[in-house]
Amino acid sequence: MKNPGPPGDLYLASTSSARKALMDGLGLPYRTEAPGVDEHVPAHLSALEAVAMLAARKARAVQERHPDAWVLGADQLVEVEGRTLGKPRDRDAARTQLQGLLGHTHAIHTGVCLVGPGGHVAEAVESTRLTFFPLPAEELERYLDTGEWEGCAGSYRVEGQGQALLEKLEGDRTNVQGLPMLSVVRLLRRAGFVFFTRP
Ligand SMILES: Nc1nc2c(ncn2[C@H]2C[C@H](O)[C@@H](COP(=O)(O)OP(=O)(O)OP(=O)(O)O)O2)c(=O)[nH]1
Repeated sequence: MKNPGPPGDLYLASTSSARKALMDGLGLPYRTEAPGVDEHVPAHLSALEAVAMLAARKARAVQERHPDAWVLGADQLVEVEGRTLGKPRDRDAARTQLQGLLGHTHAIHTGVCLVGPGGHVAEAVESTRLTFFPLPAEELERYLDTGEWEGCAGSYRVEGQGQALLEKLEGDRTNVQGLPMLSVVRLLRRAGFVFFTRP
């Protein structure tokens, strides 16, 4: 039987275990490859523009190595009171990030870009708003002890113990984990991908 869906392999241009876990849930055959791009963007860009630019940069970098393939790239930033946060470099940076989030509402913006053969380009940026409880310092230290801050923009895992930080969440929960799956499915379906082909 002809392999359903558009010709060409599907790549996730990411080193993120969270993104891989989300893509695994879709059941589509795909490969992962590190994008290996410079993640600096012009300082005047908004968070929404920055994640859109970086998602496209990551997707195109992998597509250059595999011109006949489909490539999905993603990038995420946290925005709180006009400041943007990426992944903390260490525990102290994670503490500082979380101190700015506790008792406040912030937005997680994730850009996704699907590129394919013949110049196909489709993009989306999704935002999820989260409100955290105000917590005492010793509880923050206990959360830092979980180590969930490592590798996460904003220093928390919404699907882990970090859900106990959450007073309110508005929008796509998977968007917080690293991929807005409602948008990802929409981009893939519009590109002709076929689902449920592997029991
Ligand atoms: N498991 C989990 N991961 C999260 C959560 N919030 C953020 N993250 C992760 C997903 C991404 O790996 C990372 C966002 O940083 P980036 O967009 O720069 O991606 P990263 O450099 O990790 O991977 P990539 O550029 O795709 O190779 O934070 C969460 O609530 N749960």
